[in-house]
Amino acid sequence: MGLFERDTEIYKNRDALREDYQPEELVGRDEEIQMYQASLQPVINGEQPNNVFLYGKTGVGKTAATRYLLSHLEEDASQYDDIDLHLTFLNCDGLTSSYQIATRLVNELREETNQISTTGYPRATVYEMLWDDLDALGGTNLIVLDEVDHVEDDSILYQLPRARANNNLSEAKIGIIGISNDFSFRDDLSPKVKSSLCEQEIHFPAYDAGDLQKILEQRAQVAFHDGVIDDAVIPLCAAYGAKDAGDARQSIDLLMKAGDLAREEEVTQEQPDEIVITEAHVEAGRHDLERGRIEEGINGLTQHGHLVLYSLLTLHLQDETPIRSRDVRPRYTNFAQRAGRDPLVPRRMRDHLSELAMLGLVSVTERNEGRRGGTYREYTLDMDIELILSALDDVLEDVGIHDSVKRYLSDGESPEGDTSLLEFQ
Ligand SMILES: Nc1ncnc2c1ncn2[C@@H]1O[C@H](COP(=O)(O)OP(=O)(O)OP(=O)(O)O)[C@@H](O)[C@H]1O
Repeated sequence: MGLFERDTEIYKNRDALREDYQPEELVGRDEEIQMYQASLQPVINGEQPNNVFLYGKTGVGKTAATRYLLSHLEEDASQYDDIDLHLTFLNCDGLTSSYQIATRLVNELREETNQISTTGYPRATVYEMLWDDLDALGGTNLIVLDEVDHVEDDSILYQLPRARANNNLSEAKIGIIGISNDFSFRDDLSPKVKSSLCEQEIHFPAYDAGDLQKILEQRAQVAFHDGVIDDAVIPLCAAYGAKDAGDARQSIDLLMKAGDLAREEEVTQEQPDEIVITEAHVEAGRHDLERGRIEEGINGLTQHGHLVLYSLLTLHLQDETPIRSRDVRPRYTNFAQRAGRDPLVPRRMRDHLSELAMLGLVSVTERNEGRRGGTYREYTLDMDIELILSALDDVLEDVGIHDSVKRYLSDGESPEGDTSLLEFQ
């Protein structure tokens, strides 16, 4: 028997759970697809396409809807001799300037043997090349700029949609599809960019548990053999997905993780019984994924980020949360000094709390100080304590183990109602 043997007991097609899989139908997105399709209809009519801007949180189907509609559009456009459609997909992750986007577009449009250097030209020259290349290609050009919020200057976002209006293009028709999961990006666009780039805006809301369940059922049918999934598994993955962020990617990942854990058990058994993916696999899978996500998030923070998180964690264990930033400060200052670092000014410390909130480690509540006061924010820990502690190894070593953590570890739970000022031992 070889070291590797093909196992086919659980998965029929595991790749159907991977990110790059394109489902044949998109579930629960009828309204958005309808609007999107209407915006692309001018292409088939041989008219100038609309510029479309899609926004919504991560994992809500923006890219999947785009791939789905554009592949249909490409197929349907090929039926018409007078339509010459060119599609260009560009993910802007890692491309922060208009210059970089423009050079990448030029190279996407050119043959391998005719590529330009990505540095060294004046920006206006690269734009000229882009207009010349587009006009030489002619026809209708749809350019998808996924994760467009990575672009830090407006220039290309203004120039591309207006290229015809500004007489930079005479032959080619052009339509831009911008995709973003950063709501502030859209709000912060200058009015002139907004009016050209966002001709048609389509918002993709987060999925609820019912939507996610349908998406998972559709995927599971392709990915798994019949009868290997316990009935409770898909509703549970969907419920977790809806609770987390309404993100289809996370729910699909969780289902795959549960499948993988079940498969590992199967592989280690000599005589596999009936193989079933159970709720226990989902729970274990969620724990594994969460651990990975937390470790990744925490590893990416600076030491001050770690100190702020550790401060909040100890305050949480003392039942002091939700807590204002100014009340976290004495603990943070103490920890920073113990770690031999100069504490940051209050504003910078607050920035770290906001970053922790963005990572989903901390949740924030806006509060009102009464009729004459302003609003203020309160922070609370929003993540499994043991997971955070295990990712904070280094800082625990620098600062020492706070008494509240010692108690937590020996009791296995937070001491409720204990507000005494605990000290290090
Ligand atoms: N309505 C749906 N039906 C079937 N699968 C879906 C649906 N929505 C999303 N998915 C799947 O969920 C995963 C994430 O979707 P997608 O990449 O489109 O999200 P997104 O909104 O573009 O997220 P991001 O902003 O992070 O790029 C993909 O595997 C996609 O196929």
